[in-house]
Amino acid sequence: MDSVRSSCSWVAAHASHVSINSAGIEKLVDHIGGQLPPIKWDFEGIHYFDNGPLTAQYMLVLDALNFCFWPDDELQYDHLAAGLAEAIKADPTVFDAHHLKKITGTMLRDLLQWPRPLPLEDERVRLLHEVGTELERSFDGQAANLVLAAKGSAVALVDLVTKHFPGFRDHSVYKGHQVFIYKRAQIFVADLWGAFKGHGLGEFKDIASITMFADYVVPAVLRHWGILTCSQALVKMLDSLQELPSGSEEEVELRACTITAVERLREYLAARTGKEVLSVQVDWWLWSCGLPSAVDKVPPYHRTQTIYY
Ligand SMILES: Nc1nc2c(c(CN[C@H]3C=C[C@H](O)[C@@H]3O)cn2[C@@H]2O[C@H](COP(=O)(O)O)[C@@H](O)[C@H]2O)c(=O)[nH]1
Repeated sequence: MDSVRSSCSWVAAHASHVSINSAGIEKLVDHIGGQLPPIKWDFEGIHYFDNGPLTAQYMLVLDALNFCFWPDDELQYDHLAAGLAEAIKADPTVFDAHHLKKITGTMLRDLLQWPRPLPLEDERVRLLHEVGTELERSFDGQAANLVLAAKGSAVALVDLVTKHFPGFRDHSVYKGHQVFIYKRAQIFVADLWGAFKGHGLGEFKDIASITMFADYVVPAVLRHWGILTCSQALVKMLDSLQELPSGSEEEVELRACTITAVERLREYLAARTGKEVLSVQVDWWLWSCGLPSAVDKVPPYHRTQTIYY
């Protein structure tokens, strides 16, 4: 994920609206006593797991749809993860490639038992068609074959996912430079690693390579801790829930600075503990701090309509 780290660090160095503060990083690490609180994958108990290939199929569908919940006040990631889990438990063939190719908006809504159209529903459907079509064309219909083709490398799997499925090519052009973020491709690897506890289909020798997953929750948590500071104009936009256009300087800076800040936080934690710290572990803990149930109330997250996160 060198391209993610280096392009995001370039944005952080040239940013006009967002900055990263080391004092905030130190304050947060002091607050947690220098140790990252451990967060287990599926601490919420909502995901599907059967220790086999069907789990990989579920994860690919989940992360193909893991974006933009906020336009519906009540919809959250949990509804997606739990709804898809119930659907696959009820019918293990539901995410077979040939079914994905034919899914409609109404069918998806029914699967999730969601009473109204989903945000960006037509895009969600298009992305599922893309997953079904390409799984059939290149992987005998099986997400597990895609995972096996990466031969235990997280970097190779992100590469394969972004090469085969255009919907996962999360990038922007910022001040003339291409910036790679790959949120859903990386979270797919992390979800496998977390679910299979680093074994079998979740064994990745280079799991340390992946970065955090630049969504809309973690930037708000970093703002809360004073790790990210935004210009007055941007704070006004964020706090008044004004939409940030996808690909705008402000949006790219928020995401790229979040990735770079988490890298610095990870390095600082590793130096303090003398142990390796993974970006995915930092991500999961920060993400759990941004949930509505968390103790600290974080500022509003940025509102961007996008298929990437
Ligand atoms: N950085 C980061 N972002 C994450 C996740 C996850 C879930 N990962 C699972 C992995 C382990 C745990 O057991 C989690 O269940 C979702 N999101 C993002 O959050 C947003 C949804 O927010 P809200 O509208 O409030 O539900 C949306 O952008 C979504 O893409 C994560 O881990 N890291």
